[in-house]
Amino acid sequence: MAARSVTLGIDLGTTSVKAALVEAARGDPSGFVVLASCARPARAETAAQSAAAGPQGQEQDVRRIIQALHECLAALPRQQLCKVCGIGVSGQMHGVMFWKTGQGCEWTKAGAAPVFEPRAVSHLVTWQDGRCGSKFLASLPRPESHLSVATGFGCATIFWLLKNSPEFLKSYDAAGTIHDYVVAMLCGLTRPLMSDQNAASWGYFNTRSQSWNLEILRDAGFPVHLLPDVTEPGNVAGRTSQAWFEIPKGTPVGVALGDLQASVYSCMAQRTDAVLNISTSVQLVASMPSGFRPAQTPDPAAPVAYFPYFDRTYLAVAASLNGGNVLAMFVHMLVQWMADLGLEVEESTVYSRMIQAAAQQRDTCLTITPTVLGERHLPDQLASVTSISSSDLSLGHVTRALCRGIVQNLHSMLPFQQLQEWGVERVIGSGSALSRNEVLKQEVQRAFPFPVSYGQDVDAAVGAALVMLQRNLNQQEY
Ligand SMILES: Nc1ncnc2c1ncn2[C@@H]1O[C@H](COP(=O)(O)OP(=O)(O)O)[C@@H](O)[C@H]1O
Ligand SMILES: O=C(CO)[C@@H](O)[C@H](O)[C@H](O)[C@H](O)COP(=O)(O)O
Repeated sequence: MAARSVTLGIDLGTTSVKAALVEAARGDPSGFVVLASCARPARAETAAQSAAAGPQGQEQDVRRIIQALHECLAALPRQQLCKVCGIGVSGQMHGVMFWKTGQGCEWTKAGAAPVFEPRAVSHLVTWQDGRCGSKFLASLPRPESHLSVATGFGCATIFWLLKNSPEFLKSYDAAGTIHDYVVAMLCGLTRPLMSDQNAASWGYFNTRSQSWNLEILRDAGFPVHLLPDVTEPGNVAGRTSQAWFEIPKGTPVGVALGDLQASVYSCMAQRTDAVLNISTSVQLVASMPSGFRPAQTPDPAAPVAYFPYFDRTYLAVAASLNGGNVLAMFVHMLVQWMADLGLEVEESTVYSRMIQAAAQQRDTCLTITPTVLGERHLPDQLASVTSISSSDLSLGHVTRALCRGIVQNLHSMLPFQQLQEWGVERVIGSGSALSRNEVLKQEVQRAFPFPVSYGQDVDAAVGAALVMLQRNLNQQEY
């Protein structure tokens, strides 16, 4: 019986793909153990397919994401993979990709392992995409939803493609997030299925009625046939149509979750916990009481949004677009400057040296507002550096100021005292940009009026596995 209690969780993040094998453990206080986990960089950034997207376009090559996924699976212990009895998938929300029904992938072999390879697919247009400017967004119909629509949201991107690249859209008849695509390919679904968590992240979805704003969208000429069917998170989307690595054919696969909700699921033990996730982006999250319903009018100026969680409950979320990606940009800039100066240095070396330097530099007067990508509620506010004095120019000063700026920016979106008013007593830190950065941890601890503890390194993958373990297989005897 114990042989059937392992679930696989996958998280398709913006920077890396993670996978975790989780087993029920009645003896453990958490009720589960992580048997093995793995993360691989996706390195999937690529030029936009439509030239009209300009430099604001942010796209990823789906083939590289799937390659990283397969590298993760290949690194997991085979004797555990063959025990997997459920697969949970989560990933970067808001983004959209397209494929041709029946031609989205081809099953083949990588060595001895059965794998699927993307075929008739588009790039993934990610949540970081900035092609929908304020003027374009203002031209879109008003959604009948409590969530407003921002650039990088699936429906906004589809509207943009409809206007700027209608021929491109005609080449495909199915769409979803990258994680919806993976679920559809694993199960051989003819129509993609989406959880309300991801549907809400596309815009034009009403979480109360659990339906797309079909009338509004149709009236605006939107290709509504591209909208996936929607089901509750925690439901099974289908079963694997082929053996995948050592995972048997016929294994249940859950409908894909948002990485935000999957991270929270992995570590929020009590309603009085808040979760601070720092990966490519940053989210500060608190759970709302079970009867809570958000106001039905979208407010584009609000820095806190209410995202659907499980069982019709909501999470209050301050989702900043500027997190680990800002540190990554800084590292990339330094590496590029060094190259321009004729010196070669590895990015990983720069990360460890700058974190070390900032750890020695306990304080700084240098102030960095790190909003390089703007924020959804303030799209035109870019980054700035102030209080520059000649004594604060070292790598340590700049790195500390960057880390502090990321945390302060979040505080400006959701003042930490507000969390106290909601009854929060503890903050759980998650995400690898946080777990790998001692200085960011120090700045978090310094800014929050609560104790901060830390979850797993591959949180969303563990959360996705746990949802399958606890919500789907809980009827089973282990
Ligand atoms: N060697 C490193 N040391 C510390 N932080 C790193 C290192 N490499 C990457 N990072 C940080 O991790 C972030 C990506 O985290 P990750 O969890 O992989 O993101 P995602 O879940 O969005 O794919 C980067 O944006 C960067 O800030
Ligand atoms: O933007 C929001 C919510 O609005 C984020 O919470 C959401 O999780 C998105 O998926 C992220 O922006 C991408 O996640 P990650 O790759 O940074 O982990």
